[in-house]
Amino acid sequence: MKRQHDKKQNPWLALMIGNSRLHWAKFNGAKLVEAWDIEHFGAGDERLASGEWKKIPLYVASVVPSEMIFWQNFPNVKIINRDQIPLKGIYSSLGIDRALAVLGAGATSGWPILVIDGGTALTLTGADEQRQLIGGAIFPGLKLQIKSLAQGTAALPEIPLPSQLPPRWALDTKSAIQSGIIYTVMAGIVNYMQAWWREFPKGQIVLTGGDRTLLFSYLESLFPDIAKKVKVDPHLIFWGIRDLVMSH
Ligand SMILES: Nc1ncnc2c1ncn2[C@@H]1O[C@H](COP(=O)(O)OP(=O)(O)OP(=O)(O)O)[C@@H](O)[C@H]1O
Ligand SMILES: CC(C)(CO)[C@@H](O)C(=O)NCCC(=O)O
Ligand SMILES: [K+]
Repeated sequence: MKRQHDKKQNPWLALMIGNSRLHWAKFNGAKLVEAWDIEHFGAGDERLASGEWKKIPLYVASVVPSEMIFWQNFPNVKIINRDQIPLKGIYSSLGIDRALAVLGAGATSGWPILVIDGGTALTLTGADEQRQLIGGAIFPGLKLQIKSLAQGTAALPEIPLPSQLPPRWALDTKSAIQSGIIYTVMAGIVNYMQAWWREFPKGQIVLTGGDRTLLFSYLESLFPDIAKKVKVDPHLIFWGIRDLVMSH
């Protein structure tokens, strides 16, 4: 990527196309001035229609290949792909969101780093001090688990996620679904965290993604000592994009 802005304060935009939403950020140089999410649909953000925004460099990364086709033809767009990410051992189908989040987390919290991204899919992605990808895991996110139960059964409704940890032993359907999903997800995540710290005792762990706040509040209720050692940062992917943009 060629450096487009010699002046440190020049504005630029970042767009991460996720499976549920578009995640936008506006930067002035290294400073993030605004971040927002919008629902998916072709053209994206009406603000881009304004002449001023069309002149600003826009860095786009996507985990939805079909969405990329639209943005490729946009003026001033630079597509971010895997070969630009300075991590070792990346496999050819690794999600660009996972690679960027690990890069951004390492750049802001240090290495080794484990990112837990509570998005449409819940992913864990680790990298060591040499910025070598250790690997990770993918499973359905909280919302997707709820939806799949509702879609695959006759009697189960699509229920909301509680903001606080629900009781474990449920006596109604809604609470039973909440309990089942939340306690198994938290047990699974904590199991990965402990395995991570066994291998990397000084390794950092950062939570991100649309469900980060919920996941963190469940973690605080269930495992307060673990929660103290875990950070929450909504902008890891943007820090990863910033790392690429500013270092070129
Ligand atoms: N306003 C919202 N709209 C949609 N999902 C939301 C919203 N607020 C929180 N969420 C939660 O965010 C999760 C989706 O996360 P996110 O928006 O990071 O997904 P995404 O766009 O697919 O990104 P990623 O590709 O990182 O998974 C869902 O499980 C949902 O519970
Ligand atoms: C797992 C998701 C969907 C998470 O957004 C994305 O990172 C992706 O499409 N990844 C490709 C598969 C992989 O990372 O191994
Ligand atoms: K798919």
